[in-house]
Amino acid sequence: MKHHNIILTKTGKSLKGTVHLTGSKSECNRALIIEALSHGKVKVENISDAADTVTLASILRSEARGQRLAGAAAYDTNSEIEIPKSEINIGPAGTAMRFLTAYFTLQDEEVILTGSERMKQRPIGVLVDALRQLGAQIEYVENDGFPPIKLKGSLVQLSNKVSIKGSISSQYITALLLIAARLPFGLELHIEGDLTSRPYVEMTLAMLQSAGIQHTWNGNVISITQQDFKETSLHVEPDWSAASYWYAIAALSDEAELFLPGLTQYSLQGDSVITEIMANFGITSQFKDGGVYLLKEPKPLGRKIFDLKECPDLAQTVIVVCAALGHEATFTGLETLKIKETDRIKALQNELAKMGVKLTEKGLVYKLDCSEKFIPEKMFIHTYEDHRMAMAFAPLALVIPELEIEDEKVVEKSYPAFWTDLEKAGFEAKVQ
Ligand SMILES: O=C(O)C1=C[C@@H](OP(=O)(O)O)[C@@H](O)[C@H](O)C1
Ligand SMILES: C=C(OP(=O)(O)O)C(=O)O
Repeated sequence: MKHHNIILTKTGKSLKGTVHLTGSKSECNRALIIEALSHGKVKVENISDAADTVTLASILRSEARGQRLAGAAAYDTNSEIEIPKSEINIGPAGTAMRFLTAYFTLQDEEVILTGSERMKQRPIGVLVDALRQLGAQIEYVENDGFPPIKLKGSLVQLSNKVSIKGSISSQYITALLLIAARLPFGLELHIEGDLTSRPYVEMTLAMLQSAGIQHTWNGNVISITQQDFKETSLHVEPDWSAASYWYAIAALSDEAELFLPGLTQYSLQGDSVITEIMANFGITSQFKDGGVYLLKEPKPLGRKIFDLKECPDLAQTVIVVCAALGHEATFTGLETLKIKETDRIKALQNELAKMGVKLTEKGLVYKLDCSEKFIPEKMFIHTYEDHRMAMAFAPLALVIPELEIEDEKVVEKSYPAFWTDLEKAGFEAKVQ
């Protein structure tokens, strides 16, 4: 398929306006699984138009209507390929892949879950092993430990105790917690070792609680007994990871006054920590009028050490801002970046090199070296089928006269209106 690129330019470095962000993909994807498991008792409000969420909703809601979607139809509506009715293709959606793996162990049918080529390289063995400990029957269709997988459904519970490694992805833990109350004997989840992306687990438990499901969390053990969901609505907040690109834009502008409606100070989303991170780059966040105002104030640059273990999706945003400002910061907590939509470490290294910036890796510590940094007249950004590569590098249009970003559609995964929102804020985004 031919890609169209975006040529992004911006004259002047002053920004003013209101940006209405779509709903959080993380909150929505949890809410949709909860809705499906509650048999409609729980409703989702402010559903996101992120492609990952649209895909998940179409799979779950067609399930609820008893209409199994043909696999590719769920992801690629133009596909004319004959696909067995029992194969579901979730494209590049990591959370959808992991959450559906757990979800289908409870359904009375056999399905094959597959995804994009990259999805077939993103590990799922830790979750499959945990589900097998519970009694699920799951087989690998191609490579052990990776999608596609065949789920035999109708789990007969053998045990309620499961041990799971916490350092690879918190999505495995969320997937198990989401189905826990529907297991006949509940779940006692023992998290082994370090827990990565902890706020996402807290988000899961908070949303389950809003849907009537109680839990206990003592030390490294989370327990949920068999329980019923209550009738309620889950309201989804706008996406804080999407907001991070506006913070980055404000940080690279001379003057900025932006309003992001719907965002709250005490968010379930760990990425709301962007307010604290960007305070180091002169951005003040003021919560009022039902949203957040971003104000740019001239201030010396702050902190030089960032641990991003709890907010891995902010890594590209923050690293690109530091590179653009020549702020030679040190980063930790980036271990999981290599297994996301692309190897985000390599992708960052390749693209930052085009402006003379190095991201060096020493053990678990990453350092930016800006000693040979320069600002090119033109720069082409490869996006590696990763939405966050496109959105994290886009703010560079404020410092680089002509920025070309590969594949305009890549942003659809989480933020389809990204380019039109940039245009509304005074950027020119030409499709090439
Ligand atoms: O649970 C979630 O909604 C997510 C958890 C995080 O993944 P990891 O736990 O794999 O870091 C994050 O990177 C991803 O975008 C969304
Ligand atoms: C890692 C991400 O998503 P997922 O794992 O759901 O594909 C992301 O949105 O940055």
